[in-house]
Amino acid sequence: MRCVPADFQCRKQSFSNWKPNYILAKAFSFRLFLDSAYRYPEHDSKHDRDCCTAFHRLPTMPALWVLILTVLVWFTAKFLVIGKRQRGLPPGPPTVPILGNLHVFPTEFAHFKFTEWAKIYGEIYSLKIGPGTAVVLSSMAAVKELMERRSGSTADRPFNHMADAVAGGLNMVLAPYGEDWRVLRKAAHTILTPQASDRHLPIQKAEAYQLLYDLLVQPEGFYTHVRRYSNAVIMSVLYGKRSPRYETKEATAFFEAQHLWELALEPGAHPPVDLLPFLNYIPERWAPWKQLCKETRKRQQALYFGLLEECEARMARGVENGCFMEEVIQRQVEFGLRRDLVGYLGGVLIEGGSDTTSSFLQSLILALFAFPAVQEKAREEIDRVIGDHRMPELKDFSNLPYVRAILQETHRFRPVAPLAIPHATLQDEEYKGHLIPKGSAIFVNAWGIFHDPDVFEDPAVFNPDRFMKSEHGVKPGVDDRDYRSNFAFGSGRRICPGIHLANNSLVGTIYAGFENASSFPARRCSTR
Ligand code: HEM
Repeated sequence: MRCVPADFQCRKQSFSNWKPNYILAKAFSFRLFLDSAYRYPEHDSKHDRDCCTAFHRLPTMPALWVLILTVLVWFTAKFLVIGKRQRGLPPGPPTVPILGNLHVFPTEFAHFKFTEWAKIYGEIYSLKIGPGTAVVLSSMAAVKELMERRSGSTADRPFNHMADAVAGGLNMVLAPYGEDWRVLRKAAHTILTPQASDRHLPIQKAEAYQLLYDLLVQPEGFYTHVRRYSNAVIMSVLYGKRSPRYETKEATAFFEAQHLWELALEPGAHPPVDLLPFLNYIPERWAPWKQLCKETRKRQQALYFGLLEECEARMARGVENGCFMEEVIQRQVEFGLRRDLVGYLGGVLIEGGSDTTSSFLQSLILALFAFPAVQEKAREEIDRVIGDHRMPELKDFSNLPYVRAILQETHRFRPVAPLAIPHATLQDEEYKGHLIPKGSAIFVNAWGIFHDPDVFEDPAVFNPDRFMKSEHGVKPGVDDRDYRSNFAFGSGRRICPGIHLANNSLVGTIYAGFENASSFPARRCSTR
């Protein structure tokens, strides 16, 4: 007899009196079928007989129907539970099976929707993203308790497939709370202390003067001038290499890589690989998101490691310039950094320091334009305290309370990161009777907190005077013990390590805004 799998013989025999339990038996004994078909090429009639006898020994039809139904019900129940809000979770918008709240999850300006939901569901609510859970905090009390007091268990970041495909966990901002993150963070802290940051003030001052000049000469280009400024500061501080123009080679390479990085991280712009991991098996030529990740990774690495190599070569020639990265390279062993981590540390600090500072300054300029009375009052204060015979210095800052209030109000009015960067929980947590399961993403709704009308008078108005009246700008009678002035820089163990450098940069340029905001053409300005 030709080699025909024994089960096939059985199937042929039973086709005439076909029974559904035969198919089920095949489904359950699929492995057996493969074994019998391929492990034993020669099948004799004895094997056929054995097989058929075994087949007839299977449970009778009613029992199998019960089994089928039970299995189907079990699978359906398991499947439909995906996306459902489990008992004990904080409340939230109604869910649909499988997706949870994914279908209503905002893909842009998420902070507006999150704040709308906060008005309905309160200071803590949950969103179901398929099987995963996200929790949104919209009060300082919740932030203080969960992000600060329990920072040890809320210091993780949610896994993001796209980020992982681009940076493989080496990007400190998005890295999980593990050993690589720890050594990166320690190195960043050591080199970004207030004293170390102050050493770089002359760079910030010189770049601020160029910014002033650029704004005077070409006010309509304020967007690129401000971006150049923040990039030039961070590049000089990190690598001792400034960006004199927006089109400088490294600045252009950074802005292009950053654009791709933003596209890669854009929520909802790519198939949900985190939710449906099998999408990962689609070959690259049919998966544009994979091509995007590859290109972003290539460009980031070319820039980060190119700059690192230049720095190393300069040090080898004995021509150090005192930049941050030289210190990192010298103390690499002490910090416990591998070379790939050194390269990524520099890159992440360019990312962290460039667009955050420039977004803040763009908001400041637009706010000064939209609220000219504020600008006038600030100019009056500067003229009174400094006069018109010299440029303002950082040391003047303590004598300029209204200018200081403007910085605080800009953080409140248009926070650079209105939802911060999501954290994730490392263990189950409980808050006011609500369960926050291990692995949940936690969004701090900074926008909602800063725009809460119960806390801030007319929150949609740019009014620095509120910070002249109370330390945190809150309405009279509001308990502000849970507030802190660096809240716009995040919270807990992941709080921004670049605060001091950032503050020096912002103070250095704030004067530029007063000098120039009145000359910007109105049509270019929007405060949204
Ligand atoms: C106006 C300026 C800036 C603002 C408003 C800002 C804001 C933030 C915020 C909200 C976070 C997330 C914190 C959290 O997860 O709770 C963050 C993280 C971070 N920032 Fe900044 N930042 C600024 C400037 C800078 C600068 C100048 C640098 C670098 C020199 C920097 C480097 C970083 C890094 C590396 C992280 C990730 C920290 C971690 O995950 O451990 N930032 N920043």
